[in-house]
Amino acid sequence: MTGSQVISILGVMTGLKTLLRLERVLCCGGVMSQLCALRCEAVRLAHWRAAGSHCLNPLPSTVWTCIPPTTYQLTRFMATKHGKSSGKVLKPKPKQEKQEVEIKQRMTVSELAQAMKRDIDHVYEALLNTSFDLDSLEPDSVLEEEWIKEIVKRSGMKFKWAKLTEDKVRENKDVERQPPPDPAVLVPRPPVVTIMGHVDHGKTTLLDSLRKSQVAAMDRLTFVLPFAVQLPSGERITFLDTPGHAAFSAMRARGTLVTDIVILVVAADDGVMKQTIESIQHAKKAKVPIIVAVNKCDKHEADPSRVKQELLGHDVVCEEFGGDVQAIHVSALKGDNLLELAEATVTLAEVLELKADPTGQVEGTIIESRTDKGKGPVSTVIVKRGTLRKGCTLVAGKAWAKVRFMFDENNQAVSEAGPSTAVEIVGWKELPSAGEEILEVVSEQRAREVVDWRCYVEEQEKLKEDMKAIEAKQQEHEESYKKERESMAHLSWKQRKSAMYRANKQRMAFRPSERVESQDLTLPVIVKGDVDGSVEAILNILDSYDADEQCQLNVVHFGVGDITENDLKLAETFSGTIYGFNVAANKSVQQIAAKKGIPLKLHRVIYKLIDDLKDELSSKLPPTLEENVIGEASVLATFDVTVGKKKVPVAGCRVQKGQLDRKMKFRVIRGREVLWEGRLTTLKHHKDDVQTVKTGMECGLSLDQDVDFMPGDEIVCYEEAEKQQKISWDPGF
Ligand SMILES: Nc1nc2c(ncn2[C@@H]2O[C@H](COP(=O)(O)OP(=O)(O)OP(=O)(O)O)[C@@H](O)[C@H]2O)c(=O)[nH]1
Repeated sequence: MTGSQVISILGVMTGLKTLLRLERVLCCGGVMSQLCALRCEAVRLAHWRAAGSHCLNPLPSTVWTCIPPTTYQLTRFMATKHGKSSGKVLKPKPKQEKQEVEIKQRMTVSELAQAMKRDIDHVYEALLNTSFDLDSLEPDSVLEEEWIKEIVKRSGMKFKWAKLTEDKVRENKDVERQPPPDPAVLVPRPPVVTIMGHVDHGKTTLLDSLRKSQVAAMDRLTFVLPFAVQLPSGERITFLDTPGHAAFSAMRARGTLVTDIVILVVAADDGVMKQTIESIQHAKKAKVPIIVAVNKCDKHEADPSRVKQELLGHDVVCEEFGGDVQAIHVSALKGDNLLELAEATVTLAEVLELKADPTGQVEGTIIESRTDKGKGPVSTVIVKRGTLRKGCTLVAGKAWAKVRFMFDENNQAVSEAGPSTAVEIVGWKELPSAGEEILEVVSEQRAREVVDWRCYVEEQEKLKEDMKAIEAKQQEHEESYKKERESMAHLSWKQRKSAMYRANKQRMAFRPSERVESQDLTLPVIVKGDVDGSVEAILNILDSYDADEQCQLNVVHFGVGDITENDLKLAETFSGTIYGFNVAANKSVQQIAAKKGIPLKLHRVIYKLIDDLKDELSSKLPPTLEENVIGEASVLATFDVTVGKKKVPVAGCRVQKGQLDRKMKFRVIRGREVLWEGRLTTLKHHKDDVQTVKTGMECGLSLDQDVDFMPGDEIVCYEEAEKQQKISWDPGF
């Protein structure tokens, strides 16, 4: 048997890809020409198959089980070549419904073959005569959507998308809020009050005076810590402390969700400001009534009437203007009138008839959560319904807890917390997010079930979003692919392939340089904060970043807790910087960071962290060239001097301003046109070569390029200095 016979039989038996491989191995002389013939044959065969045959399984002896008349000639050609004939009468096959193939994203070659009920070679063959690089194709290679569709089409089949079957199968295991309680079981509950207002209007001082503690002196931007105040009459008020900084507006918005009453602090010496208005809007949106605390009334320049007048413009109508908003004049600093403020709050609470059911399953809200070194994940919660006790099983978002300990605002362990009470809970398996709703469940197993379900739902949502994004991307891709193919329609497949190769090569060559450039102008950052709220606040600020055209800011990771080695790994991978707010980095982390040169920046004040980030962004920018004019001269006369055989034009000038310095750069200007820029070759005063010529002096100069000077031309001498650019991003503080 000759080599070509062996190959031809193998080619038909083992499939085209094997043939292509053999072809490479036996790529010599006579065998090659026979191989070419055989390849043509296989290609024609593949063409025929692609044209719509439904019986693609050749028998080893090249006898075909059923052959449509359109391929009759081909069959004859093959039969003659191998000296055999099937001897069967060929009948036209009735037209059949196209076979349907269920496809999905990212199918592999063997998966597609299986879905088509064909062997793998069929996929290879269908890709013949396309721009697809067959050499790199393996059975487990993932095919792009466009190719999956092309293969199905070329096989004379039609596709339909496979469904995500899991959707219907899983049963909803979520936990629901209980129905509204029976009014008969309701008992009065203390009001939950949020203090809001513009920066520096005295919120913290007011809270501290109410709490009679001295925490005001500390930077308390970190987390919301509710506390209860008891009036001499016995009534209680739960206060939520929400920092007034703009960065915390999201947290404030959340604060209003659990709030019954907002105390709006307005400094009597400053009046209604931006965040006063924002606070009013939050309260109105949440339909929470307001009490105005006109603060700093002890100050000379205090003008409480002006404050109330200004509030009118924002639909806050105080009682003296006929409205129902109580305004109490206080001095948070001196503690004046605070009892009146508390009493006004209790009065309003009575009007609101605040009641809750202290029995039944617990419902509440996470106000803040953080990781405590000793206690692990800890959250501050406000109970809205039921009575929280040690041992309760709670679910909040995708986190669950078996309550191990509870602490009040003085860090004292408590055993139960009823409606409107704020407590710190220890016992979470994961850190819940601030703002999440807490619901009690009957058992740990039920909690796990709920969390599992919620994770599943989130995954599904994400999957849907991903699919949408993938589809959009694919459509875009398909369109450009179509265009590419249209522009190559007149070319042979070889020409087409080499054109595509050239295009790819160009693209590949372009990428590294692009990458280098974008690497320089991207700042990857990792943000860590002590609590959920501070990380959110920082991310909210970063959301306002709008200087991408100067340098891209890329948050590669964020989270709650101290800096870990994992953060370092991420920073190292992305060449990024770690920013920590109110978190620590232990010695080993610091040492690794220092050793690997990973920037690790820890701050305790948010605006300082942002300033630091701005500086780092600015440092990434290339310096700009700034021009300083050193002197100006005007051309009075022109003449040529002979240097060797060459005539060199010379300008006779007078220095009008500053001085001309030979070392510096020069420019010749005529009218508004710049004729030349460059260096001088000579600068002479009378007959002497000089370095500088000062104002009022005359000189002769020639340039490094011939310019036809004219009297009246201006000569400008300047120096270029590099100037560090500043990032244009302004986060507003
Ligand atoms: N004279 C006077 N000063 C006050 C009064 N209340 C607060 N201050 C001062 O105003 C400044 C700001 O007070 P804070 O309580 O920190 O104001 P804040 O609204 O909590 O500020 P942020 O937390 O930054 O939003 C401090 O210097 C206080 O001492 C007051 O009733 N009278």
